[in-house]
Amino acid sequence: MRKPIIAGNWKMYKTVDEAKRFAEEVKERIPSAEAIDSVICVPAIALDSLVKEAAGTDLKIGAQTMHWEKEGAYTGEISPSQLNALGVEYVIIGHSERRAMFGETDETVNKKVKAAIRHSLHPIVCVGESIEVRKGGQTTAVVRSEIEKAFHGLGEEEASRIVVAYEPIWAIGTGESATPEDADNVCETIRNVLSELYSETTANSIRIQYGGSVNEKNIDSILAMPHIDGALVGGASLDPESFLNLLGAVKRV
Ligand SMILES: O=C[C@H](O)COP(=O)(O)O
Repeated sequence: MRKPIIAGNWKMYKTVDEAKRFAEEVKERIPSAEAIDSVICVPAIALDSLVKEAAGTDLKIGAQTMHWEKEGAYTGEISPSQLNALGVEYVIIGHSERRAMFGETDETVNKKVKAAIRHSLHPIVCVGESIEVRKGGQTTAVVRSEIEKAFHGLGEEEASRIVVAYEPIWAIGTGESATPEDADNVCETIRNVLSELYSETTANSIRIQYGGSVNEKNIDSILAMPHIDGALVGGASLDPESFLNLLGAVKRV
């Protein structure tokens, strides 16, 4: 009942020309948007070209972060209304790299989520624990707190428009993915927290992705898990054939 969503997060990779070549290569081979949401979240410099390149196809374009204000003196930032003007549909919020390196906090994540929803963007909200937290047995507490703070002040309808990405920090870019069972357990916990905050119908409508060293080899077993509705993929989304193969997993499982 929840439509799968697979999103590539290109991080700081690819020039505009390289990004355009990628889109040209994949855009006619993207599975139907009736069956899956296929998204690439690209560097800000490539957003305009890729929205144009993907127009009329089933490929959706997302940003990797944004500011919560509509406009203002915020050097280097991009606003939700600027994303609207480009025709961008998705935006990643609270990725652990931004939390660790660029001062993103639970409070700014919440402001950005609210701003994204006000501007009809689909937020992909990242949560996940560090290796120290996991070893200390605090994964549930940390993930619960991140979810509660990210969704703070949002009503049922607004909440249902959010995609959650569970990304254990220790699995990002390390080649060491969580086991499908481990990932599924945390995704189930996230859904339980959501049903404490909202109705069961709303909690069951919110899509939860897993992210962290997802690749062509492990995606089938990850997507086969009951509480995982898709993936947020870094490295393995950079190659056109690999990206298409990841999308193909939805049909295989
Ligand atoms: O947003 C994507 C994640 O950070 C995962 O990156 P990765 O697939 O390269 O481990």
